[in-house]
Amino acid sequence: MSQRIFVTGIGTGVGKTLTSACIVEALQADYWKPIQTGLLEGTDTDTVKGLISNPVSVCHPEAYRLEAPASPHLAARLEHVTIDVPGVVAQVAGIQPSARPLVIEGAGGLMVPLTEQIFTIDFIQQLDAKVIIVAQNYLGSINHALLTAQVLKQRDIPVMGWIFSGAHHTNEDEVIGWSGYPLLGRIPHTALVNRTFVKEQAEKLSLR
Ligand SMILES: Nc1ncnc2c1ncn2[C@@H]1O[C@H](COP(=O)(O)OP(=O)(O)OP(=O)(O)O)[C@@H](O)[C@H]1O
Ligand SMILES: C[C@H](N)[C@H](N)CCCCCC(=O)O
Ligand SMILES: [Mg+2]
Repeated sequence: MSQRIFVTGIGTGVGKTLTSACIVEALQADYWKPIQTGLLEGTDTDTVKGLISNPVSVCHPEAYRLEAPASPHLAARLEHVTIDVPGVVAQVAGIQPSARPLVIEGAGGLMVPLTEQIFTIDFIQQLDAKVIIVAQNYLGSINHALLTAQVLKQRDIPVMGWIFSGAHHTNEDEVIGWSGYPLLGRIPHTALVNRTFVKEQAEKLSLR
């Protein structure tokens, strides 16, 4: 089985999609956002497609596309849909026949429910994926980052490390120190999110 990397965040809107594009570019990986909510905001898959330059990466279609800009279980409930998590897990084998790694992006953070019973963290375990955590610095982010790390440790889920998104801040050293997970890189704030930026940032990540 080629490598599966699940990109989670300490919350929503912390830069997982831009970071995923940089990881995809760095590893010449494929990309999959299995459950997309908030379709009117545009999809993460289209964003990643527009940001990568290498010709080999494949962005796979979502398993669920839900309109409400909400947690997947709530968006699904509004559309009278039940997300079939074992079905989504089974799909991954079908979409990963290549030798390229697969970067899988979640919606929001680890404790986001996918159904009334299943959280994102349960899904990660079923996928047998390694995790990269995207963090951003804001007042309260140490707590969100260390809660994220704690839950991953309790479940014994392999974690590759942290990628920090936005301007550098001393909070990062606290998060790295307390969690014990390594720093894989930083994606600085930019006025222009484009292919050139993603290519430049991809070269600076330490993912191997
Ligand atoms: N380094 C950056 N510089 C400038 N803008 C950024 C940067 N990182 C993220 N953004 C912007 O911040 C917003 C939120 O980021 P993003 O969509 O990557 O969050 P996310 O963690 O993927 O959220 P979701 O849980 O919805 O998937 C986007 O408009 C994105 O373009
Ligand atoms: C629509 C939005 N952009 C995200 N895709 C969904 C994030 C769900 C977060 C749920 C929560 O933690 O309250
Ligand atoms: Mg995203």
